[in-house]
Amino acid sequence: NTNVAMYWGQGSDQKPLRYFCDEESIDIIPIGFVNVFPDQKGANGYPGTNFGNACGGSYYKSPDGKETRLLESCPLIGRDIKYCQAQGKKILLSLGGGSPDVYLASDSSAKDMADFIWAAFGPAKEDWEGPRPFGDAGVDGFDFDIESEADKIVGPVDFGYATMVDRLRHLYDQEEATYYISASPQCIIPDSHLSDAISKSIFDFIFVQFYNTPSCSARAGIDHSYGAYGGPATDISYDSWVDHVKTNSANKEAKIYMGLAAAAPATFGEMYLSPEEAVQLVEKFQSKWPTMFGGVMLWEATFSENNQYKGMSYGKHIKKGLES
Ligand SMILES: CNC(=N)NC(=O)NC
Repeated sequence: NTNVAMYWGQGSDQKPLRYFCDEESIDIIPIGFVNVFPDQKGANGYPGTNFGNACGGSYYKSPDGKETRLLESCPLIGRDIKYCQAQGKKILLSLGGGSPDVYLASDSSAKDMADFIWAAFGPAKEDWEGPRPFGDAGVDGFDFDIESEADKIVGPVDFGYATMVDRLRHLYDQEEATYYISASPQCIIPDSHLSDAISKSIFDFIFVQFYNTPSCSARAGIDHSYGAYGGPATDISYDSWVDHVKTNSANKEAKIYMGLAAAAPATFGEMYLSPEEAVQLVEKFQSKWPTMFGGVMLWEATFSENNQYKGMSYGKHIKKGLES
């Protein structure tokens, strides 16, 4: 319960993934993002990806010649995934990330998307003839960072994600190796996009974003007037998330991570916590919920790297605090 999960892939002028895998203070790296879902405009039935400066080049063309928004080949990311896994780190591919092109139109498209991302990004299989953007590198699982939905959506904003997670679990069950599924909800309960899936399907990790909504933020855990706007005292909603997982989730042992911004520019207002403030909150909840506390999630690798303090990155300070 001392893991640091740090997102990578959307940093401005970011260093390659392998740079962060030399950091022993990072245990799990969700890579962002699959930012286009198959039913969206211009997707032509395929998921689409964006990894910032880490992958450019051509988009995959479907067998019937249609352009998709799926980056066809990201060999450096593939190389670095293998490097990271050799250092014992888990690499997850993150879906969504606040993109406006995220929406599942039907249960069958939810299942089809699960099948596709598994075949394209999971363990390499002999009989797969479709795209393998990371080559023969296979991710250790998928992260559901669903924060938005397409404007054309007609159904509920949480539709399809439980189906997709169940389908991934079905595929995982056929493997010897262990694969993971995480969710990255906002701190308000219930999370509009993910609580349905969390209640019905098995997630291993819940990376709660305690840096987007003032009233349930980590800052409110330090200053109980933050986000109150004249109303009742505020607080970080970590305890409520423990209760929510214990009473409303399909996996009552899911590990709950304290999601923090890794630098002030990674968030807004007073949301950013200094390393000292962050460690103070970590120690409180790590000792209060020793079996549920999974560690800290940080948004985002480049922000952490650029936030050097007393000779160490923010992420390193957090890792030391987790181990103290
Ligand atoms: C602006 N979007 C985000 N900050 N997203 C996340 O922090 N995802 C984990």
